[in-house]
Amino acid sequence: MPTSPGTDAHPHTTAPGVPADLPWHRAHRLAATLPVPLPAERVPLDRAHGRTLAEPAVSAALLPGTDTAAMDGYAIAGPAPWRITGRVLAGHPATDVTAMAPGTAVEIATGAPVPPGAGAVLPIELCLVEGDTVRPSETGPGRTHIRYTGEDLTPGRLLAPAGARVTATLTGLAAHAGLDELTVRRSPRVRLIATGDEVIGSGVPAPGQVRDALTPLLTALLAGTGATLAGAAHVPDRAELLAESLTGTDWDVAVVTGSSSVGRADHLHGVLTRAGARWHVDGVACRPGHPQALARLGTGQWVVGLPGNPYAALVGAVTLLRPLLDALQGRTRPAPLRLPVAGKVHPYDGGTRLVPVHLTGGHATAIQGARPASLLSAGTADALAVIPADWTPGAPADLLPVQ
Ligand SMILES: Nc1nc2c(c(=O)[nH]1)N[C@H]1C(S)=C(S)[C@@H](COP(=O)(O)OP(=O)(O)OC[C@H]3O[C@@H](n4cnc5c(N)ncnc54)[C@H](O)[C@@H]3O)O[C@H]1N2
Ligand code: MOO
Repeated sequence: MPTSPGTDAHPHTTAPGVPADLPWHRAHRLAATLPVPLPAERVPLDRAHGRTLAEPAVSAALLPGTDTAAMDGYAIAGPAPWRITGRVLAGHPATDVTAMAPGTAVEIATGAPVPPGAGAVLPIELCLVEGDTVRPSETGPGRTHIRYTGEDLTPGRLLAPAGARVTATLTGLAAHAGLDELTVRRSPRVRLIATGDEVIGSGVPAPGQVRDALTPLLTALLAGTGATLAGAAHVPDRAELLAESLTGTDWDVAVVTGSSSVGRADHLHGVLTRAGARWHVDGVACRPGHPQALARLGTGQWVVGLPGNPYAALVGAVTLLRPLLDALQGRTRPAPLRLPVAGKVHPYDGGTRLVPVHLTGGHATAIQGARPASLLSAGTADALAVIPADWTPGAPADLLPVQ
């Protein structure tokens, strides 16, 4: 942001040894490939959701552990009619039933162990029961309605490989397979640092003020990444305060917003360079969001610089922050969804344009009117389309989710 003229030196220094305005794909790939994954830890299942497997998840259970009824009805042995000799319910021992003799039936519940000797389970809807005898209401071969021992899982069977995200489904599968813990990567601890004398944290901004849109936006984005919020600070436009906010060891990634450009109050370059940080990205050839930065401190901690303009910051978050967090967790990144993009889009001659889109019916539709300083167009977007300079109307583009 602009500040009043002063005699102090201009704070901007370009990052040593890093080309300005790296091509978008190169910057995106660097963030995805530079980090070494964080250490692994064992966590209980109820804390594993959203994390990334550091080791394959492997079944501990044989499922089913015994031949099991798939329907409520009668377990039958030999040809009809069958004399009913007992009952077996799920979770209870069979009453009066050991091995079944031909010509007998046992009433059985879904999930109960099928007694030895049974050839099938006849669903109750297909049973004609008279007194202690049961016979089928339909003739002809049907399914056995038995889930056979081990047909679902055997001990040692791979459930998901290292690098997989622990989804709700995988959490259920792991529990089904007898696991109480999973080995996952430590969650990256992310500190958010919103800079700017004009930035306020709540309420309606007065003229000259701006409400901090980025701390809430980034906090919400982090929720789906497996990362943990390690504090959110608002720092005025003073280099020494920004430098101080980048100390401490309780974070792995600091995201600094509103300090990445070349203005007098944009202190990130100077602070990082004075701290001896190693620069990896200093500007990306994309619109919006070109003033993005990625650097690593001597401690191994990462610093991501995002533009203050909110839509530009969102672009930076999907370009650098998200792949960085994936890489720190050793997460396998699927190839991005790629669909034709409908609607008016103006490619950026100098590189890549990122356009908010709605996803419907197998294609993406560009949302019109996106501007760097406004989240209005992106507010309902499903994804950002990565539009190359040579894109032609209706051609496919990679889509990066933003919900
Ligand atoms: N001479 C140049 N000036 C600028 C350039 C350039 O290349 N040369 N790039 C422009 C672009 S593009 C962007 S984007 C901005 C990025 O600047 P900063 O990251 O240093 O951010 P500020 O200047 O502090 O703020 C820009 C804008 O965003 C508002 N802002 C800041 N923080 C927040 C927040 N947390 N929530 C909502 N809005 C925020 C701030 O008030 C400004 O209006 O630089 C251009 N200038
Ligand atoms: O990154 Mo800037 O937002 O293009 O104005």
